[in-house]
Amino acid sequence: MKIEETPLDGALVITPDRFQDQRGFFSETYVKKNVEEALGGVEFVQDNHSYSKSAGTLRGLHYQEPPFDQAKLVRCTRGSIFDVAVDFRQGSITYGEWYAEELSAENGKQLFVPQGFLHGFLTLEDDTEVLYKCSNYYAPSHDRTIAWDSANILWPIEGQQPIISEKDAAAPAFQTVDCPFSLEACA
Ligand SMILES: Cc1cn([C@H]2C[C@H](O)[C@@H](COP(=O)(O)OP(=O)(O)O[C@H]3O[C@@H](C)C(=O)[C@@H](O)[C@H]3O)O2)c(=O)[nH]c1=O
Repeated sequence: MKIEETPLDGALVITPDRFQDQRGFFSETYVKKNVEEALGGVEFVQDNHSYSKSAGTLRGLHYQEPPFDQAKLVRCTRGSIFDVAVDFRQGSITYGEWYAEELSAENGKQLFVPQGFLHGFLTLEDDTEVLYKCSNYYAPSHDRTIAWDSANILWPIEGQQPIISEKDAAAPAFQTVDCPFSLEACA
């Protein structure tokens, strides 16, 4: 397993080993004792699975307000995505900056999105499935979205409009939202 830092403090790219043989491969996708130190002792309580029919589907940018804020460990098991984390921790030197990693069924990479970050992804292929672990339960009353095109992210969509949900289409711009996270509270 490889654990790599990103320019955003706490956000990590994890690449589990794959054991290939004539049948295919075997991979341990999450082993708590191997990653818990790197992930700051986070405890996951919910696993999510989403399927997107079409390439060019964009989900995000999402977060839950405290006390239901979530860290996420994201991977793609079919197709591929451009997966994005945005630092939304007031007081962080990388506040407002984003990092993207291509996650695919083929590369098996995972992106760890810490508490205090926004998360979103764009599907790069039809029939894409994404699985992710969350460190807090879904709390609809605290679920928030920020406009995908308001955080200077260079989405690889070449001027096309992505397919998004009604909720995401009505999202406020990054600059207009009061940040509920502080660096200290997320440490
Ligand atoms: C996120 C979530 C949604 N739902 C329901 C609410 C709604 O009826 C339906 C679809 O929800 P959404 O439109 O919010 O799904 P989606 O746009 O896929 O939301 C997800 O996007 C990615 C980027 C994330 O980071 C996730 O945390 C989550 O916010 O599923 C749950 O029951 N539990 C959950 O944990």
